[in-house]
Amino acid sequence: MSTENGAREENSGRSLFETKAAEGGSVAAAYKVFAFTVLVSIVLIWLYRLTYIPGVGEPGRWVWIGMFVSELLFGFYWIITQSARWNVVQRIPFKDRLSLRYEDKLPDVDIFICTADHVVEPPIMVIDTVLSAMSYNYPPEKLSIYLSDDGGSEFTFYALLEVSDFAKYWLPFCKKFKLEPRAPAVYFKRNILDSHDLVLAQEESKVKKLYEDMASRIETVVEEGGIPKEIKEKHKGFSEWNSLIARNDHQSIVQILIDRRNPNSVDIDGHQLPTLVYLSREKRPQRPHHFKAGSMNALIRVSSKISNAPIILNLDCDMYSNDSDALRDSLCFFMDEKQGHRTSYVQYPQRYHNITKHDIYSSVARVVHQMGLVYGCPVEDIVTGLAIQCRGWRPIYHNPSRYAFLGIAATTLDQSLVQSKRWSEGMFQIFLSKYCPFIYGHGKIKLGAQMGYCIYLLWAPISLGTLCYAVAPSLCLLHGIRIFPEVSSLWFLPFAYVFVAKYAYGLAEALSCGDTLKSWWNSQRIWLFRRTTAYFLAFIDTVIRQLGLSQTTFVLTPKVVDDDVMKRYENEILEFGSSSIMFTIIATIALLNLFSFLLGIRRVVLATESSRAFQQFIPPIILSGLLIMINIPVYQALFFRTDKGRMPSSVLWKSVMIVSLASLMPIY
Ligand SMILES: O=c1ccn([C@@H]2O[C@H](COP(=O)(O)OP(=O)(O)O[C@H]3O[C@H](CO)[C@@H](O)[C@H](O)[C@H]3O)[C@@H](O)[C@H]2O)c(=O)[nH]1
Ligand SMILES: [Mn+2]
Repeated sequence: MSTENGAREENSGRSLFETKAAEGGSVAAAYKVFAFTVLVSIVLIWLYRLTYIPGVGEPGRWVWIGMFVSELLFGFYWIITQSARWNVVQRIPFKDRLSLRYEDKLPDVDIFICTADHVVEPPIMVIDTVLSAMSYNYPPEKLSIYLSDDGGSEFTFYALLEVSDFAKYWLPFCKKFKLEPRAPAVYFKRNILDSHDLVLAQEESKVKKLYEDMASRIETVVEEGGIPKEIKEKHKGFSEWNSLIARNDHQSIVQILIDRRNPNSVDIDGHQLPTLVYLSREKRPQRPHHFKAGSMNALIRVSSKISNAPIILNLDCDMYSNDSDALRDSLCFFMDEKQGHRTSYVQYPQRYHNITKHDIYSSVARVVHQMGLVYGCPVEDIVTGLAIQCRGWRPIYHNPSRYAFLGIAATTLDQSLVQSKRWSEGMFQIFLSKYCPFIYGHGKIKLGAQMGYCIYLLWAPISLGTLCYAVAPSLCLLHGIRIFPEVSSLWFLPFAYVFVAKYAYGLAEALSCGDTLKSWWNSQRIWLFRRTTAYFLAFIDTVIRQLGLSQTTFVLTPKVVDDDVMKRYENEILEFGSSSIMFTIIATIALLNLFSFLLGIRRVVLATESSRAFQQFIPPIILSGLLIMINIPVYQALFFRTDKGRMPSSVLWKSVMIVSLASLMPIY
């Protein structure tokens, strides 16, 4: 007793978390010098464009202006991105200090999990997340888990009912052996029985059997497309699903499956279980439901009547907890005596568990995951985060080395691009709305933070520059129009320097974060694809919406694909397979560059003029050459592959047509 008190005393003066600079002073200073040299080169490029602009009536004047605008966009965007590199800090929570000081005063925590469709988000995956949340290393009597089902599916409800039973075995098992991760499907897939520990092995095979039985019951029910009568009789909740219920038209359904106030809510060891609630908010066809943000707000209203915890954790249904101490880590940021009262939310980077070795769709790129509730935008999380921060509360970005949550990344190119489109569209909407960080945040948050938000919000418009760079130089090469300085000219230097510096730095940064060379290369390809398709179309759609011609939608990211597709994903083969406008754009750019590269080489080989004249073709040839290298998988998909994931021939014909038309058109 006295030693414990002593420890508490000694401990109480120390902070629950520490903030420190991510890199040493000299590294940071060296970066600033480097950034300055890049900035100077960018300005020189602008100067070149202004000095040598072709006169009125001269060929290529408009393309020149297009290139200039692109370089202005890139340049300003680069300046904005510096905000994320200037003062990088790292935060370290001390959960042992938290336990020492506050173990008996830990706050209640409500965990919100969102799901929206039992086909795209199968119940068996959803309950994995639910179980991982229920088994946090946290006093169960202080924990409530709410599942919001926007699909209003009785299958999801049934799966949750099964969870309320299985949890009685799963929770004590996890806690007894301190297992990680506590999502059963993931755990059983990963861990081969450990023969050293006989007790564990024995219990594991028992629990595993229970899990498999439950999983097969759920799968059977889903496959058969209906809940059998004898199951329906087990719980009064099923009576909510009468024949009149439709996905978009039903009353609100709230079912408390485990109630911590009930003394019988215990696991097989007699320990309390956390509260478990199913919610499907009311929906009516004529009323907008605001997607996930609407669902989160319904969760707040319902939970306030049941557990009303001061702390809320939000998870997507595919985002299981990978660290049972993550709640405690987060609490350090809220409960610290000096700074905790200013903390509004803690956000974790979005991580995925199904990433292939070289991350072919470059999924690891999205930065933050947080909770959010501002309506009218498919990226409710970002806009709400901004709104909270502008009210003076501080968000904490926490990126622990053991990932706190793992979700499912897109496994086909189409999925990945559709998701990118939703994000970039939503984010550009924010930029154009009253929430534009430069206006809304003006005087409320630091300029660096305003710029930091804009790194994401400007993805859509920046795509115009990339599209111009991927198309214009190759068209000019075809027509023999000069668009870059000759390689022997001094003006060529800033172009070369910015290009090399940017990519060398990007590569070094990727490698230092533990990426492979190949995953960096893959990410360059995906960035090209995203910018020329998803972000570009997002830009167009946002403009159309701004004119009042269409409405916001939310296309769910599918979490299941068939085995054939999965195999290609695991082998890191790009999945095309369907014809979509995005693939046509990708194929067109790839073919255009191939075509102009070959003609460009011919121009150089046949050059009889003075050496200076052909020099002007070298930069666009290099550019096309790089684009060809990055597009190698596209040519394979167009011409050589025979599997179902190849480019459909309709895409090939469409892009050949567009390339021919484009190369015949005069250049202004
Ligand atoms: O009408 C809806 C639509 C979606 N969701 C849920 O929202 C989550 C995210 O949807 P998903 O299709 O998985 O999109 P992602 O792009 O993977 O999600 C990221 O991007 C979203 C914003 O676009 C954020 O809301 C998410 O937290 C973030 O993980 C899922 O749990 C869905 O069930 C709903 O509850 N209701
Ligand atoms: Mn998701």
